This record gives sequence, structure tokens and C-alpha cells, in this order.
Amino acid sequence: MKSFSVSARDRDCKQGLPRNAPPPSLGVGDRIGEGDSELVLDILPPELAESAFENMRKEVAWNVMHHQGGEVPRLVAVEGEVAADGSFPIYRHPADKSPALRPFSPTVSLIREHVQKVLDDPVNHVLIQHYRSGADYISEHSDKTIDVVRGSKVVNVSLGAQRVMTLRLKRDGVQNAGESGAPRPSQKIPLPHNSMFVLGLNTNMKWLHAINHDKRPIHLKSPEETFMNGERISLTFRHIGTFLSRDESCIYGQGATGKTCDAARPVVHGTEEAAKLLQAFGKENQQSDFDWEGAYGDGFDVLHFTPRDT
Ligand SMILES: O=C(O)CCC(=O)C(=O)O
Ligand SMILES: [Fe+2]
Repeated sequence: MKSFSVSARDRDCKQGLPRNAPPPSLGVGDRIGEGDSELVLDILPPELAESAFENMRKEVAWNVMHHQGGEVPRLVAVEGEVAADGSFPIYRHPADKSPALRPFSPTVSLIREHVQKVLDDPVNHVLIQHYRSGADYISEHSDKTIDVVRGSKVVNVSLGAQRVMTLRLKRDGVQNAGESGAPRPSQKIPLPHNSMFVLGLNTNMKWLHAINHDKRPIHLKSPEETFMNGERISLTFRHIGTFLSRDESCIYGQGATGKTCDAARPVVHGTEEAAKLLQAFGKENQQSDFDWEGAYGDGFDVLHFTPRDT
């Protein structure tokens, strides 16, 4: 992908902004995060961008997802590439239970083709999220990379109302943090309709990202922000390297203990394994020098997590 020079705004950010300065608003051509992330506009041809939202409303199997016993504040769906033998990719992250993966639906398939062309890399899994209004949001987090093919990038396609992606340096990455209470550098990236935000794994390691809620009254919002009645659909495409067998009894690949299809092992249901993986997820959220090999390298064969841990 293209790389961009450091903008004046970013230099300010790296040197530490005055305590009350608002975070810089970044876009195309700016250095975002660690410089391995970028915003791409007009990712889909106009006809597809125009029809995709309404088609996905009908074609996608929307679910309510739970985390720590409560409903997450947006609707979600999971789709992916199902192999001839029925095996399929899994993306594990702290949720009480993720929706079942379905094969790519027609409109999502078309979007995926454009993403792969622009990214010049394959993606085989998508988490689709419907932010029904400005009240829906996703809390600050790092994407969990146990199952994401190492060195690949995560992509967020935005359709509908413009929302803002906020990046914030992890606490342990801030110089003189602690007693002095140094402010944590933060960046805001408005995500317009028909754009693609590319999250590099280095940025994911050092920064947290969120779509904060936006409860401003409608008259304070721009036409871009009230487009589609304030609703937004995002598609988070990933290249996943961990797979489940058709009947979900066996697991193999990058994030499992058996690294190849032949070495597939039974899925583990033990709470101890789940607690260990949740602890590793917690580290990935907190540590800007997260040791992937140390935390995930041996692999985990658990699928479901209990509500209490992370
Ligand atoms: O909705 C978005 O653009 C962000 C989604 C996200 O961060 C995630 O699914 O991990
Ligand atoms: Fe994310």
C-alpha cells in the first residue's frame, strides 16, 4: 500500500499537544497511527455504494451480540469463506458468544472483491456491524490478533452516516505517563460514506481504536453525519488463519494448537483455557510491546468465553 510523509499535524501529535488541544482530525494522505494505516475514499463504484446499504439490510442475518452479560450497542453479523469440506475461518475476541458465520451474502461478496483489489491481499472473514444511530458505538480496544494472519491488515469499510474513528496511544506507550499525567496522543479520523480505513497491525499494537457515541442534536450534525438517517454499516474484513471444521468439533491453524488441517484437534470447552486466552486478550489491549509469540504462539483450542473475565 502507499505510504505517506509525516504531516505537520502529526509532528505536533508526536511531540505532545498542549493539554487542552483537541486531537488532530486526519484523513487521506496523513500519517495515521504508526504510519501503516490509511484512509481510502470512494472504495466502491457509485452504483454499488448507492445500493449496498439497503441490500445489506435485507441480505445480512443481523444479530444482537452479548458481552459481559449485556447487549453490545450495535447489531452484528459474521460472514466468511466456507471451504469445500465445510470448514470456515474463525475470529476469536472477548464476547460471550459470537453469531454463527454464514457464507458471504451477495452484496458483501461484491464489496469484498473491491476490498481485495485495492488492498492487493486476500480477506476471508468479515464482521458486519450496524450502528443504528449516533447512540450506537464500539468501545476503545485493540483488535485481537491471535487468528489474524500475521503481517496482514484489517480493513473497515464504511457505508451510510459518517462517524469518527478515534485512535489513542496505549497508556504504556506514553512517555512520562503516570504521576505527571501526560496526555495520551489521540487522533480522529472521520470515516465518510464509501470509504475504507486500513488498520495496520503495528498501529493496532500501539494504539487503541473506538467509534464513540455521538449524541449531538441533529441540527449540530453535518449532512454527511445525518446521511442515511444517521445509520452506519461497517464491514471489518480480516485475513484469518484459524479454522473450524464444518461441525465445529475441531480447530486448526495459526491460533490453534494444531497448525495444519491434518493436525486439527478437538475444540476445548474448559473454563481454564478460556480464562487464559481472555488474559492474553487483556494484555493485547494494554501492552504496546505485546509479545504475540509469548501470548498466542502455542495456540488455543477454546471457542467460547465466560462473561466475567474481560
Ligand atoms: O465500525 C468500525 O469501523 C470499527 C469496528 C471495529 O473496530 C472492530 O470491529 O473491531
Ligand atoms: Fe476494532
